[in-house]
Amino acid sequence: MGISANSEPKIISGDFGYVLEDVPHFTDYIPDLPTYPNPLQDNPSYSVVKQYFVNVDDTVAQKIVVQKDSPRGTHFRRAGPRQKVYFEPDDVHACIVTCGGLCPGLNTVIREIVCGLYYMYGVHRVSGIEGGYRGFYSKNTIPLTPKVVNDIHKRGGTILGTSRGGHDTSKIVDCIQDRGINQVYILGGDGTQKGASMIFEEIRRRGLKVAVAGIPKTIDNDIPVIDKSFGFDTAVEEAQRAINAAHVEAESFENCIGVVKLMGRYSGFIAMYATLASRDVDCCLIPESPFYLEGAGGLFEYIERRLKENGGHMVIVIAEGAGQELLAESMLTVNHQDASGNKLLQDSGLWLSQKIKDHFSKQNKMAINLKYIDPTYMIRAIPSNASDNVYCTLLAHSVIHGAMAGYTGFTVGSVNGRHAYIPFHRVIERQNKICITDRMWARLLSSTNQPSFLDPKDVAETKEETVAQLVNGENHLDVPATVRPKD
Ligand SMILES: Nc1ncnc2c1ncn2[C@@H]1O[C@H](COP(=O)(O)OP(=O)(O)OP(=O)(O)O)[C@@H](O)[C@H]1O
Ligand SMILES: O=P(O)(O)OC[C@H]1O[C@](O)(CO)[C@@H](O)[C@@H]1O
Ligand SMILES: [Mg+2]
Repeated sequence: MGISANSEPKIISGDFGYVLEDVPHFTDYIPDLPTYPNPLQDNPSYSVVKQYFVNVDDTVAQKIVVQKDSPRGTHFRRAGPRQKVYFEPDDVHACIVTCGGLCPGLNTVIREIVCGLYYMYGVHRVSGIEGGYRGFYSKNTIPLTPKVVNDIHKRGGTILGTSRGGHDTSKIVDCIQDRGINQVYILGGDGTQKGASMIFEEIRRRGLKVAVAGIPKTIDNDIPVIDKSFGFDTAVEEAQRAINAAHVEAESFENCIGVVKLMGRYSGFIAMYATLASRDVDCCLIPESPFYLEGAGGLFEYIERRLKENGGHMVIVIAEGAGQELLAESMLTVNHQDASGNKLLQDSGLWLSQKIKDHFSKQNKMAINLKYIDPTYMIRAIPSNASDNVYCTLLAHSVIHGAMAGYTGFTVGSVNGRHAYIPFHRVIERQNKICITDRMWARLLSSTNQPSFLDPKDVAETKEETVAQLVNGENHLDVPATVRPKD
């Protein structure tokens, strides 16, 4: 029997509207594979655990707010150790690669995959792929042992290096095959997970017993389905420092505006959470919420009022993707892309600062001071904080258990607090975005007192879209990739 070009989603239905969006398994395309007892059951550290292994039928619900008559809805396979594994420890040759931008916690995940494989499963061959996807075919691998990775979680960045672009599926799979690699752990954002999905499909097409597993990494928190991405909390915490500096500066000068630019290409999560956490922010601008500068209800009117009411100081947080349509109108924009094909955005923070200065200097309207802080790279180049470190450890353990159990073509993530295996297509088809008709954005508006910049008609339309999504069983407002701002 031939193997079809692309795997079909594995959807299993049960009673009362139960749906399992399952992940691929070796047994889907390789018959008669031997299994082995999980070595974890002989591990003294885990002997205290009451239930060693998760039940193979355990699944995690995507939607947990339900009513009496609601259908049971979408579920994902629960992560965790299985009684039977599909690899003998000595046969495993695992590799780890990091792709895309930096994110706090990358080194922790690398460390915990290496140590988890060593200490839980007795796997001693783990190779690091240097410099992202292109490292598969253009560089030598580095051997990773618990000794090599012992202290790396205390450092920011990734000891393996990373890159954008350079994804060549067949060259990558040739390299995996030539080196005898049979577990591939891929850390990266939406682009990386798309690349991982293509690697999985090619491996499956070639009929190889190679597990391909993704660990979602994105400082923008734009990967759907999962509760949040690792490093996000650390980034928000670090963003506080910049906001605090802007506040101190603004308070110390007359009519002073502190402007802080934070990351967030299409999703303003860092800006929103940093604003909510800080309480010193008077206005937060994100890509999901269009705004305007001039006229009644516009940003300039608000700034003027706020400076007058607030003792002559204010702080504005702007996400890098906010107001890009305004920038396009007022600047000559050239459609530049990075090596991965992501649109290179104009500097929204610099643009906004200049616009504010120009406005207030016009006809000597009001003398203002403006202090612009751009901490974008500082917040993602640091080591992860305590809670992210624990999260990274759990993600690393979950992904190892899945690969050892023969699952492949999946991304690991926490869904409503429980770790689950999510098929690649579910994390690459949409982007997670802030829903501006959601209670969280309303909380932000009420904490900053900024205008919503919204026409009541737009609010009604967005509400209708949100209701439609919630009826379809989505917890977050995930915006389909097809309606993203055009790349
Ligand atoms: N559609 C795609 N198909 C195959 N590979 C892709 C695709 N999009 C991106 N990649 C590859 O994935 C890697 C990372 O992609 P990208 O630079 O977009 O970062 P990312 O993973 O989205 O992370 P982040 O945006 O959080 O920094 C690159 O090597 C790129 O070539
Ligand atoms: O300058 P670089 O390394 O391409 O990264 C910038 C991009 O990376 C991200 O942080 C995503 O990782 C975006 O928010 C940002 O636009
Ligand atoms: Mg991306």
